[in-house]
Amino acid sequence: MNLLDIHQLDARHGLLQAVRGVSLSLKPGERLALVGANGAGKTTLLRTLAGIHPAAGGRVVFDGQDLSGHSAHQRAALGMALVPEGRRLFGSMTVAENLQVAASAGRRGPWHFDSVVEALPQLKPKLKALASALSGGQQQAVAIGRALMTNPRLLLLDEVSLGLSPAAVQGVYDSLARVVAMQTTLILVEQDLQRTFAFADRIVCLLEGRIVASGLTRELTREEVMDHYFGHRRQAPAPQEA
Ligand SMILES: Nc1ncnc2c1ncn2[C@@H]1O[C@H](COP(=O)(O)OP(=O)(O)OP(=O)(O)O)[C@@H](O)[C@H]1O
Repeated sequence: MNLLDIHQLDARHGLLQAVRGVSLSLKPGERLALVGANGAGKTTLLRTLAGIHPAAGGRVVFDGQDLSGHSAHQRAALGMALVPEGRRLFGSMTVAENLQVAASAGRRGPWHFDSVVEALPQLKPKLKALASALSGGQQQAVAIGRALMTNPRLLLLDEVSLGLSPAAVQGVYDSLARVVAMQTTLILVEQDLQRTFAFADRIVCLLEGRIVASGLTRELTREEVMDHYFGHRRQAPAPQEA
C-alpha cells in the first residue's frame, strides 16, 4: 500500500494557481525529489501537504486516511513533518530546547533526544547554545532534528542546502543518509541536481505548478530533467533555406 496518494491537488495564492492538478504516490521508504525552476510551486506543494497552506481542490490520502480538513497539527500527529525553507527555529531557545519542544507534537517511535543527537553529531557540542548563534549548517541540522523528534512517517524537506557552504551541505546530507537508513519516507526539494540524483529514488519535475516529468532516478538523465525544468523541448533543427 502507498504511504501517500495525492489526487489532483490544487493550491492558490489569491488568483495565482501555484499547484495545478498534481497527482502522485509514494511507497513507504521511497525518496522522492521535487525539482523545478524558481516559482514552479515546490514550496507551495510541500506546505499544502503539511496543512500549512490550504488546498483549493483535490485530495491527499496519507496511510489510507483522507486528510481533507486536517490541520497542520493533526497531520504532524499522524506522522508528517516539514523542514521549511529558512529553518524557522526558535532563535532565543537553546538547541536542546528546540528539539525537546517538537517532541510533544509528534508520535512515539525510534526518534528521541538521544537518537536524534546521534544522527546529527554536529549538534552534540552545541546543545546548550542558542539556536540563533549557530552557523547555517548547524541550524539546518537542528531543523532536521526537530522534525525527527516528531517521529515522522513522511519527512518533507524544503531546500535544506540553500545558502550553506559546500562543507555544511555535505554535513546535512551525511545526516540525511543516517535518517534514510531508518527507512524514513521523504520528499525533498533540492536545487542541486547532482545531489538530487545521488539521493533520490524518483524525481518529479514541476513547471508552473504542473508535473511535467516524472521517473525513476536511474532511468533519467540530468539533461532530460534540465529540459523539463525550464520547459525547453528539444527542437528539431530549422529547415535550411533554399
Ligand atoms: N505568499 C505568497 N503570495 C503570493 N504568491 C506567492 C506566495 N508564495 C508563492 N507565491 C507564488 O506562487 C508560485 C509558486 O511559488 P513557490 O514558492 O511554491 O515555488 P517554488 O518552486 O518553491 O520556488 P522557489 O524555488 O523560488 O522557492 C510563484 O509564482 C510564487 O511567486
